[in-house]
Parts: sequence; structure tokens; C-alpha cells
Amino acid sequence: MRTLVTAKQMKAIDAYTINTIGVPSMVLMERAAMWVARAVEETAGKADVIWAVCGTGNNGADGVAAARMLHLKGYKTSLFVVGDPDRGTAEFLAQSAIARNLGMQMRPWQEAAGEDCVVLIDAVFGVGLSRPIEGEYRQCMEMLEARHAAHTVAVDIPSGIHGDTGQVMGMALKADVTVTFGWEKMGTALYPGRAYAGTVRVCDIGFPESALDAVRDQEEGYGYGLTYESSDLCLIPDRPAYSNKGTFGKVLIAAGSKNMCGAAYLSALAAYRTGAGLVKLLTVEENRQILQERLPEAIIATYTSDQLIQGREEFKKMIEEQMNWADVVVLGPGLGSEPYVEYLVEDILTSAFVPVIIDADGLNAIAGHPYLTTYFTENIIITPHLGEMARLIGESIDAVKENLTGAALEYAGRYGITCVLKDAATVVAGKDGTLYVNSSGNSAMAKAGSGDVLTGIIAGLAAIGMEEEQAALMGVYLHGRAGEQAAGKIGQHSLLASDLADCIGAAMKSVAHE
Ligand SMILES: NC(=O)C1=CN([C@@H]2O[C@H](COP(=O)(O)OP(=O)(O)OC[C@H]3O[C@@H](n4cnc5c(N)ncnc54)[C@H](OP(=O)(O)O)[C@@H]3O)[C@@H](O)[C@H]2O)[C@@H](O)CC1
Ligand SMILES: [K+]
Repeated sequence: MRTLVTAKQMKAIDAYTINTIGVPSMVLMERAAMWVARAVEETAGKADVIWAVCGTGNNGADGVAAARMLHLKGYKTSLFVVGDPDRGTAEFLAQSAIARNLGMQMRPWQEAAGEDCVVLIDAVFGVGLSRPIEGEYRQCMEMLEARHAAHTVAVDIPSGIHGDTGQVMGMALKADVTVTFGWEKMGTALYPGRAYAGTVRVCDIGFPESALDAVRDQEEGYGYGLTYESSDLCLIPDRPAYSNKGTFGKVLIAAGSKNMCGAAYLSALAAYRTGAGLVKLLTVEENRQILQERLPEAIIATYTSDQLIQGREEFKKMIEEQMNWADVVVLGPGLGSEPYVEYLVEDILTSAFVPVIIDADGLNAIAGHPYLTTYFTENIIITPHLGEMARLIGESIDAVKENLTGAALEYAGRYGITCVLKDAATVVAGKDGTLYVNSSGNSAMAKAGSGDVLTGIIAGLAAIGMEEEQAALMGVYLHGRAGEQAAGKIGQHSLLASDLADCIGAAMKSVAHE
């Protein structure tokens, strides 16, 4: 498990380490610069021209210090400054003085025109970036972008990427390697920042763990983000030898509509593949035969849409019985948008006292009939993609995209539920402010049916004993790992959602015994 911090949190950790613990700012900076210089040395030869392009804040100061270290080792290093050097931070002024005392020239960035650059050290902005990039800064960064250095090392975060949201603040510089300090920044875990960062290296520059704790305690609701890595797969419960199908929980999947049964099938298949003991599909009568043929392991229960509208009381009773049977419920894949879906959602929400994972048309019914949110309990996990989230909160997709973590946290907090907001880097917000940013998966998973598989995985994990929020976090991670396995076998272009489901077992195995 790795911790992710926002820019604000990182600044507070810096300040605590310097002011309360007493580690001098310049000591931290020298270590930071050493890591940056090392990353450059891995690719630069002594004949290659290295540019360090530095702003006048502490990110720039890191860049000046790294350039000085490389200069002392005999590398051809040019130092360029953007912004008014006289208004630099104390550290920038100190690092500039050291560089000059060692005979280095610090020139305005405009003088770079016409000179060569093989390796670029991007030290224009770090976590201090607070507004869109304009004017001289933009001109400088455009010049750097056009330069196409063979290799770019970003200091702490690619300049132009917002440390909290990963958004491009007008423009940003793409890096091959981002050398970051202490903890990974939220902005390089989320897209598009993640795509700009290249390989992210988290380097220890001497922040104590206690700074993380102290900052968390100082401010209420100051939660850190987290992300899983392969060793966390061991959090998935073992399968005891002395067991039967009842040991592993019963999943009920309310899904599918007339002649639309693919989503129901994929969700059920994934729940079984994840380890559920029994999976029952609750769907329309028209789907019975095909689902039975495709997945004979599943129990099929059916209803007709007429039954639902005309015999509401009886239908409610049937739903109650199904809910009593289930240990976990999936509600929504492929349900369609017929008027009866509203009643189905209402009856399930009012009679389920187990975790309910709501997806797709289940969420659309809620967006169309907001009174349904009054039935939300802490057992609810919603799994919207950007469009579904936008409909739920009445915002544009762009607005959700700009602040993915904020949207998920706000919705989860408002209703006391778990919100899985699906994107290239899916985020999960828990009811108590837990924030998870997923690191697994690939673009091959952006295909029809992938979300249905995710619902089945989360349900399967809940069925084998994981608490619902944990099942949501792990489900997202495992889903991505299955995508990696499947792409490895089949290739990114050809991967289908059913391949994802078929690779869940291998993804779980790669885990436990890695
Ligand atoms: N000892 C330490 O503290 C350590 C710090 N470390 C390093 O320091 C970095 C953080 O440094 P930083 O706080 O000085 O901010 P930085 O990112 O350099 O930005 C400079 C200033 O730019 C300004 N600004 C913002 N947006 C702007 C815009 N669009 N256009 C123009 N100006 C804009 C804004 O000032 P403002 O104008 O808002 O007052 C901001 O303060 C961190 O990423 C890491 O690399 C490490 O060495 C470890 C030890
Ligand atoms: K930078």
C-alpha cells in the first residue's frame, strides 16, 4: 500500500519537518537534488548537453542544486532561469549563489534559443503551482516543448500539472522520469498528470513518517490517498480447506432486460471467478434460457415486466425473499430504461440489508428519480463512470473530470456510501473520507462489459468475506490486474470483457504467491 499526498499536504509536511522537527530546508533540498542528478546520470553522457530550466521557487532551487552537482562531476550543464530571480525564495537565492561561486552561469531562459539540449531537467514549477500558466512562463515552456529533448527528468512533478487533481494548468511538460520526494503526489497518480509523469520514482529525502501523522492530526478531515500494489493482494481472504459452497457467500445479480443479457452474464461470471459460492441471476423471463446455457453454474430467477407493474405488492414480496437469500447484491447491469426499473431499484433498496453494488442503469434510475437516494445506507457501493456520475450530481462530464477525487469524496460523504468513480485511474471514496486512486490496469480495459466485470469482482470479494469498502478498493485493483494479465495473453487491442473475467484467477494467484 502506498500513500499519496496532495500539494497542500506535501507543503504542510515540508513545513512540519523543517519548523517542528528542525531538519534544515537546505538539507532536504540537497538530498532531493542528489536524486535528480542521479536520474540524469543514468541517461546522460559526459558529452551531452544538460539543461536545467528553473523557476524561482523551491522547485527551481532543486533544479539549480542538481545542475551544480552534475557540473561538479564534469557534465556539460547549462542553467536557465524563468521568472524574476531577485524575487526567488531564500533557498533559490542560496542555491543560485552556490552555483555562481562554483563558476556556473545563470542565464535567462531566452538565451537558450539556438543552443542544444539532450537532457532537460524540468524545475519550473513543483507543488507550488497554483494557477494557469501564462505569459513568460508559458513562452518558456512552449520553447522547451518544441525542443524535444531526448530525455526529460521532472523535479517532483511535471511543471504545469496540478499536484492535487492531475489537471494540466494551461500547459505542461511531458517527462520520461519524475523524481518525487517523500511520497507520490496525487497529481501524478491521476490522469492526465500520470501520462505526463513517465516513470515516477519516489525518493527518500529524510521526511520522517511522524510528519505524515502530525499533519493528518493537525487538520480535521485531512485524509491521505492510498493506492495498492501487488503485495496488497494478500488482503484477499484465504479459502479455508474445510468449506462448502455456503462458506463463500451468495451473490444476487439483478441485471439484464429483454434480449439484453450480456451484462448480467459478465457480472455473474466475474463473481464466480472471484470466489463467490453461489450466484443467482434475477432477470426478465426472456433471458432465462440463454443465461442458463451460457452459465449453467448460475441459479436463474425471473420476473416479467408486466408482473412488476401490475402486481407490485407481490413483486415486492418476491424481492424481499431474494434479498433475504443474498449476502451481497449487484443492481443495474443491462437493466435498460423501461419505467419498471425505477420500481425494481426501489424494492431492492428498501429490502436489502446486505452490501448492494449499484451500477449502470441502476444509477441512471437513481439520477432520474432522486428520491431513491433516500434509501441509501452505508451498505451501498456505487460504481458510476464519468457520464453516470455527471448525471447523478447534475454536472457536466468535464466538471467531474476536473476534480475526480473531489466529486467522489463529496458524493460518498453526502450519502455515507462508497463511491467508485471509474476512469483511466479509477478513484474510490469511502464514507469516512478514505480516498483510493487505482494504479493497475491499462487502456485495453476501456471496452464494453468491463464495468459489468468490475461489479462481479466487488460482489465476489464481499461474498468471500471482505467488508464492503475494502471489497470496493480491492475489487478495483484486482480488476486492473486481471486486465494486465489478459492484455499480456491476448494483446491490448483484442481483449474482451470476458477475457478479463477469465483472468481474475491468474491475477489473484500472481498475488498471493508473488
Ligand atoms: N525545503 C522545502 O520546502 C523543500 C521543497 N522542495 C521542492 O520545493 C517545491 C515547492 O516549492 P515552492 O513551494 O517554492 O513552489 P514551486 O512549485 O517552486 O513554485 C514557485 C512559486 O510559483 C508561484 N506560482 C504558482 N503558480 C504560478 C503560475 N501559474 N505562474 C507563475 N507563478 C506561479 C507560486 O508563488 P505565488 O506567486 O503563488 O506566491 C509558487 O510558490 C517542491 O515541489 C519540491 O520540488 C524539495 O526540495 C524538498 C524540500
Ligand atoms: K517540475
